[in-house]
Amino acid sequence: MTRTPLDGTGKDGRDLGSRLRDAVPLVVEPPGAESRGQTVREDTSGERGLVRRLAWELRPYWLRILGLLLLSMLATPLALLTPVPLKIVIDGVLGSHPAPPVLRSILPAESDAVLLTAAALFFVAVALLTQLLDLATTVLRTFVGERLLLDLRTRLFRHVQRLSVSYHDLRGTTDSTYRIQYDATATQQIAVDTIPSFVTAALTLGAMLYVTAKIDGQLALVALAISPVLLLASWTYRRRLRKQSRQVKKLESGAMSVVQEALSAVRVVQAFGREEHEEQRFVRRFHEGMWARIRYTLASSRYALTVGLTTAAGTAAVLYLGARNVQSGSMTVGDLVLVMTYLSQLYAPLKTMSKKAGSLQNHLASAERAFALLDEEPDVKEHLWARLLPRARAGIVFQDVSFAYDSERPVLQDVSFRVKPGTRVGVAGATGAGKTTLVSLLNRFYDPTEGRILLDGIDLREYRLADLRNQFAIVLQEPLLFSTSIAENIAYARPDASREEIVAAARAAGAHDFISALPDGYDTLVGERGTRLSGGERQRVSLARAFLKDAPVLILDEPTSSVDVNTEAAIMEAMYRLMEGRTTFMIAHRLSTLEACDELIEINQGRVTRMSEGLRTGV
Ligand SMILES: Nc1ncnc2c1ncn2[C@@H]1O[C@H](COP(=O)(O)OP(=O)(O)OP(=O)(O)O)[C@@H](O)[C@H]1O
Repeated sequence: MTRTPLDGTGKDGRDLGSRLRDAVPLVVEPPGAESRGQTVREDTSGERGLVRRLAWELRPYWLRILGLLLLSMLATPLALLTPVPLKIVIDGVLGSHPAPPVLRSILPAESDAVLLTAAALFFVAVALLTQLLDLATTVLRTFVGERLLLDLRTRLFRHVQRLSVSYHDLRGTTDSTYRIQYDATATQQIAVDTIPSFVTAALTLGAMLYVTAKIDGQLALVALAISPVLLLASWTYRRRLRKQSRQVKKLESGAMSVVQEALSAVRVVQAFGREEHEEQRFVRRFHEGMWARIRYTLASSRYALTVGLTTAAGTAAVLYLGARNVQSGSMTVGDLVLVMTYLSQLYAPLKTMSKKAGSLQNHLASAERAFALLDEEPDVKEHLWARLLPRARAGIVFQDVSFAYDSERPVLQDVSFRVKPGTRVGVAGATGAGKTTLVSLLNRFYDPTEGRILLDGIDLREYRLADLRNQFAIVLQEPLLFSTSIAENIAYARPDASREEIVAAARAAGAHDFISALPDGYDTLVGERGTRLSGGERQRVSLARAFLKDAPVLILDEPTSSVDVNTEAAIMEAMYRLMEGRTTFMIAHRLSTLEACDELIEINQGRVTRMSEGLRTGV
């Protein structure tokens, strides 16, 4: 029987459909389009844009970051004081120069022994303060950093959970996992490590330069002469390091997906004896990642070498000139030691800044990836003015619905039918005909590319997404359970359900007997994805879940295809009970499985090829 267009799906219906499509932009991208979009977004965000975004993201924590900065800044005066005892000893005790006036004013006497003791105590005091400051900074940094990381990870996880199914179809789960687990840490690093280190280093640098210039202006100038070289080096390496680090992350997340895929399908791998093959795939992917990491490390080592050699040249020049000055009597040996110590402390912040500039590129590449995930928009959107839907009567109309996962190959074409509330509809058709796709449009896992679907006379896209999805209970071919107890799995749809309600649902699904026979009963842990239960047991638990949800629309996607005949009979019996009073879509390959249904629809290659009369007239 070929399909005839239904009443009300003519020109007007299509126009309305087009208008709606204009109002709600549908994003059904070709394969790879999203990843292309992703790459474009990551590439074109630009450094300034990225830094602005970072500042925006760090806004809520500014007070805590400021506290951290202030604490870190205290390191500067302490660093300045560190070499002073050395100068006192060399010039005042070993040499014959007088002690600094400040010291003289507070010391009881000016003997060598008193001066030496004062210098030693001074040294211990500075060291103690430095250690205490270190401790306080570490504690605050850890608290701020961990808080920030948890918040960002939570936002990423919340967002990724709400992204459309098509996003996950296309990118797989590992890439998102990598971004949440690893890339998110970059923002923490930048906020609590890079920024405070930069600011403290810059301040220390300024102070050291000032003090060195006070002792000998010429030496300060010589010391500073190397900064343009350092700036040039960090500018040159900046782009290269970010590009390479971006590539490392991409390859690493790709390699991780091999591990995840192989381990989640470990039964298949072992059954087919393909461990060797999977290992080779793993080695190949990680090999690429290894070379990318080596290239990145070599580039950052070359950069570190440039920084190291430049500062060494600066130190040598100052040492040479300083020694000449001591020989000519224009400065003391103590001053030279002080200048050389300051110089190493002056170059330390310069080195820190250069090193941080390198690792900043790595962090920025990660932050870029984390933000790109946050910016990803769900294909299936919800209107701001979306309607509430407490409980649907569950009359469903498909109006000229077409759908394609990618623009090249339509999966559903011009599907139109009407279902009265409470009707049991059997959906039949060969493998790959588009049956699962058809029901996936009902709870908006995807939106139609053309046409529209009405629930109680209103387009699905007008309802609040959560309300809409609340109207459906789904029992899949492969029941998916979580690694928790049976009771929690049944209560997944209604976490507030009482134990009595859970047991009642299990009884209705014919699951109570086998659950009670288990040593821990309803508290039995089912293992990852429910692997510790048999296929039939898992299916009954998922049926119990559907009973408990008590939704007005029921979707049964070949729920008995992987169980034996006896189990099938028992499950079917429970299923008939579940169908009572609900609009039901039951998918099966064979029409005979669908005998209990009121209406039948057959799909072939995405088109309706047979349909019972009731679906033409419908609601
Ligand atoms: N996520 C997806 N991305 C791209 N194409 C898909 C996706 N899911 C299904 N398809 C394609 O859409 C077509 C219809 O698939 P669908 O799962 O709806 O068929 P089905 O009738 O339910 O098949 P079966 O009876 O084997 O479960 C198939 O050709 C399939 O390759």
